[in-house]
Amino acid sequence: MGSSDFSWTLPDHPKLPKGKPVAVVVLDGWGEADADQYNCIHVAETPTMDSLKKGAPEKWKLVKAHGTAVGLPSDDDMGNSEVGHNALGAGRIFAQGAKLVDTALASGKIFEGEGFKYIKESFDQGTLHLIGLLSDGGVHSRLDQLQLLLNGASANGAKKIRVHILTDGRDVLDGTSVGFVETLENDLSQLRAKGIDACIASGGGRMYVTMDRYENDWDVVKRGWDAQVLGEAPHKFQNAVEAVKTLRSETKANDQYLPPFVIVDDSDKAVGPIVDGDAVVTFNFRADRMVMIAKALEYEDFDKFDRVRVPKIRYAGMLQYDGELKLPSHYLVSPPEIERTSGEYLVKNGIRTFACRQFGHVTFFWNGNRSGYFDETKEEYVEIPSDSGITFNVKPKMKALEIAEKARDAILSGKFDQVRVNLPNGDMVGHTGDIEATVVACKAADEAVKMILDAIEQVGGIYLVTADHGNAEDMVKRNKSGQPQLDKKGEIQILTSHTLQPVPVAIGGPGLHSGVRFRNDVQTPGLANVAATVMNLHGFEAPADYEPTLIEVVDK
Ligand SMILES: O=C(O)[C@@H](CO)OP(=O)(O)O
Ligand SMILES: [Mn+2]
Ligand SMILES: [Mn+2]
Repeated sequence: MGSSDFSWTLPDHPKLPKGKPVAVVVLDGWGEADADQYNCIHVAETPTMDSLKKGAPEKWKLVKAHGTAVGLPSDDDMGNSEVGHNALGAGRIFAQGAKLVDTALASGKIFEGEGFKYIKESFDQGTLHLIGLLSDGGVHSRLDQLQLLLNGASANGAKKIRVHILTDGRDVLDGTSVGFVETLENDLSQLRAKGIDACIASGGGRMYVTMDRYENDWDVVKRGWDAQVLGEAPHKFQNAVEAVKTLRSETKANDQYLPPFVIVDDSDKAVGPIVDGDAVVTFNFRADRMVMIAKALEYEDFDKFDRVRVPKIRYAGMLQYDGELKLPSHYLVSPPEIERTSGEYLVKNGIRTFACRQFGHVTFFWNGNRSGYFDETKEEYVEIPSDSGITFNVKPKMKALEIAEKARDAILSGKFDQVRVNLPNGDMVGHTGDIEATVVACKAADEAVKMILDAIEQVGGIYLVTADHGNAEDMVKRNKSGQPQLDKKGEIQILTSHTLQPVPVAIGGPGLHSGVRFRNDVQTPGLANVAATVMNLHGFEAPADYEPTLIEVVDK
């Protein structure tokens, strides 16, 4: 778009009025799937969401929330919070990190870029450390990308490589960590055969080591720092496959929560602490769970935990993880440039916005991976801290009620035009694989929606309820014909990950113009169509390059 024809001013919608408060509710991990015992949303009592569904097809419809509809490489890629909220907030489909990294690796351009040149300066004297999530989940990272990075780095002069693995079990089945470590070990032994000193140096489960987010629990990052940088951990092994197998059976931890370990040599010395002169790459492309480790690795002034020793390193992220903080300052692949998001437009057009978050999904992701406000005089972001130190199945209601109360109060205050929330229960509890707890979680989310819709009813407002991707609606791995797939022991395999299912969008409320209904002429509607829809509900037309609105106004 040329700068001359660009304007922040949104045209008035020809038919829809301004001034109605709009609640935008995003249910996390809430897809639509056939009803059976593994569909926790179906099993749970969810009268509010059930009643919205009765509004189909005019006020309730399904939209795509995975794959190419949200900028992922293929339609085999499940959706996730980052790409889902990016699309919801940006109103356009951007090629996402996963795809940008694929392209840069396929063309080899990644090895010619500034970020790689920067870390390459350490290859002569120092070790290259690669830290990230080891799986093929495709939400935060991908094994095949790590493999290409390993090969490319060694072809470009890296002589000593240490991989610090984080085991998954959240985007992939629990227990698959063993196989991924075996595959990586095999790759590394091939590098060793070529004379490159390459091995795994440390590890731990993603939810317990390193990959915390939104500054929820710095201890998680500290456990990673101790193992990766200092070479210290409560568990020591000479071999990573053995480490993962032993820790799984002896501590009963699953892949997500494996305790930290370091790999040691014959004299019990850690094989890969990070020291002065080394290079470090965090190879996850997804932002939220890399921001905290990036701060620890990059910031000179850092007071979140005692780093004990701060090595002078060259550090690059796979991507830049925070566009506002420009963090990290070096990166291998440029992130998608998600600009002119709906949040920024609406604020510039006078829409006073309240966002309540337990995680930064409806702020950071919504605004295109940008922390902070657009205009502090018109926006208020409230944070409800999450429970830390427990898995979410222990308290499946999480903070749904508190979030709903904050949203309700914001709606009733009359101070805001848009009140935006994310209700994480279906997703966060769904990831634990605990079916009973997930049913409780879905009920709690439904009750929270009711509280918000009741407030909208009171003030004569409008609501739009949707979700960012599926999870709780399907908790079992299925075969091609859709039946639960049994493992070798004849048992069902619990699905802890997101799904490929579509998600609902529902609109309503007393303030909704009586002629508004969902169009049926939008080709393959997806999450990116929601932003234009919300702009319409505020009485504006969306910018021309936004994905089309889902609604039309008929004369009644
Ligand atoms: O927890 C996370 O990091 C991902 C799964 O890897 O879930 P979501 O995309 O819902 O945040
Ligand atoms: Mn999510
Ligand atoms: Mn999730």
